[in-house]
Amino acid sequence: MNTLTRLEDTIAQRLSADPDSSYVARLNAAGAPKMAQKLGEEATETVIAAVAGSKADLISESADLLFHLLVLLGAKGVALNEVMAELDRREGTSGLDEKANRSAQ
Ligand SMILES: N=c1c2ncn([C@@H]3O[C@H](COP(=O)(O)OP(=O)(O)OP(=O)(O)O)[C@@H](O)[C@H]3O)c2ncn1[C@@H]1O[C@H](COP(=O)(O)O)[C@@H](O)[C@H]1O
Repeated sequence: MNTLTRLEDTIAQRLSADPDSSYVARLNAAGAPKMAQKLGEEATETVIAAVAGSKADLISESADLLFHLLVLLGAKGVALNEVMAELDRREGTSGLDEKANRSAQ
């Protein structure tokens, strides 16, 4: 089991925990809009770290970003496997080719 899969399992267990003892449960109690807001904040902090921060900053903010994405996916009932399957489906198709086909339709 890799790190993201283990974290996904932990988040699934913590979603229904006591919000006084679990950050994941607290986010779940606040609802999907709050989770989405946190994800947006972490994305912005990742961007800032990439442009103006150190490598350590970028790693730390990227971890926050992935964690908050997994929390939102878990709360919305989307399994990490489903996202991986979408990436697998795209494997081998150049982003440039996909974009060109899209605008031709
Ligand atoms: N990986 C993480 C993780 N990464 C970041 N965070 C928390 O995410 C929060 C948000 O970070 P911010 O920088 O925005 O902090 P903040 O300003 O205090 O946030 P807000 O007050 O705005 O919510 C912080 O409290 C971090 O501790 C995490 N909290 C939990 N996990 C994992 O989730 C598991 C379950 O956690 P609990 O649900 O708390 O038991 C843990 O064992 C970890 O494996």
